Amino acid sequence: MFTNAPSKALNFFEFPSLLLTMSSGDRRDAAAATGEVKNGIVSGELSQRQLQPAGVVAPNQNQRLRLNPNKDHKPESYEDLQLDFSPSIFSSLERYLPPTMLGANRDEKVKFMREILLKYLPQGERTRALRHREYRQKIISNYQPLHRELYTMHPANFFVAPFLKAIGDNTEDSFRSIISEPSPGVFTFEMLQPRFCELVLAEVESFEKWVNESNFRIMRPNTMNKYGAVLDDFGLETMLDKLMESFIRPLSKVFFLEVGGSTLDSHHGFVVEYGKDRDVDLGFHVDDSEVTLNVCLGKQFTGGELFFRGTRCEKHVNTGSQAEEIFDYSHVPGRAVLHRGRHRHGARATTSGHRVNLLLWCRSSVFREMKRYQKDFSNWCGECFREKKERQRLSIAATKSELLRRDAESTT
Ligand SMILES: O=C(O)CCC(=O)C(=O)O
Ligand SMILES: [Fe+2]
Repeated sequence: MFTNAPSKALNFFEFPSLLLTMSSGDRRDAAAATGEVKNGIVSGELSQRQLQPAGVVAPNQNQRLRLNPNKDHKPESYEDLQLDFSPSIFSSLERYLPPTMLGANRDEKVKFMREILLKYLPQGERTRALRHREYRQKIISNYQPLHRELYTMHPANFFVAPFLKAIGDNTEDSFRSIISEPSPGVFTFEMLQPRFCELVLAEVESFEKWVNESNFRIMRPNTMNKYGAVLDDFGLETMLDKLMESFIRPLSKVFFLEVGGSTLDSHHGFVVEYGKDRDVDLGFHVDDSEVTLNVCLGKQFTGGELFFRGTRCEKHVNTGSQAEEIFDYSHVPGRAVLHRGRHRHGARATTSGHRVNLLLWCRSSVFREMKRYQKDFSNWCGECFREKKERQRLSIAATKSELLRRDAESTT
């Protein structure tokens, strides 16, 4: 059993101390650590690190952040910049800037804040973060997008009408009216318009053509796919963040509350590709996510079914499956599957044609932090649940036999 992880986890940083000072909506990449990658397997646990206390001094500048935010200051938007931390972290941190910095131009503020943020990362990760930033910048400044309309969220152009209506109504009933749950914890629904799927396919093809022509070496989406591309790396991060916040988080709040569904705050967005000259199948694994959105974009193919085998915590990840946990799903273009990241799954061989799927691994830094202090995950791990039920059964049986024994004693 593998944990499928980003091939190089450069943009997701462990950042617990800052996490305590930020509003929940802003706890993004900073705290979504992905664990250590060893031979393609991720340890999954956030490691404890010594972090500097709040009030750090930025390198070469003797200016301290304010202890309390300036609530009257309206922060700038950093959404249009390709940064190694989420734009909203910059907007959030801006209120803590020393008064002399508040009037500085945006570039100066970004530089100041980046230096502070980078101080929270250990040296190895800092170097990797810088390299990833350079990598992204190289792509963004050289790759000319084919369909610019994909790079900002246009719900009416992206999604099918029933999906939009259900999200707009924002009730469990409205969600259930468009969603089916063919197996516990696996939700499927019509989501993307065919034209949107075509545009994304064309954009990915155009990006790959540019990669080949320019001999650019790209990072693959994760440790298990040799093909595919990270959408966040070539400019789609902001759009995908909106997708998570406005469309996936409302659903996850209802269906995956117990794994941080209401606090999803960072994502890893990519496409996987299967078929001739591409990946064939995908081994049994869990995702490095709390909630995974997997939507088929096309094209024409046979095979490629997803197989599910129940949700497990780290301790139980290799335990057997119960009959009711075994489920196969056949992809249909435009149709989404939503499941917990810890729901064990894999993809069967795509036997003909070309299959491309869009994946959005959604993470909750709050959930990851809380998980460190818990041992019993019976509210979402099938095996913890089974063990708990068994303990209860044994305890009831023991109580019953004790009562019977006392009863027998009193009647003799
Ligand atoms: O090929 C698929 O549909 C599954 C992809 C997947 O599970 C993943 O990338 O984590
Ligand atoms: Fe997966």
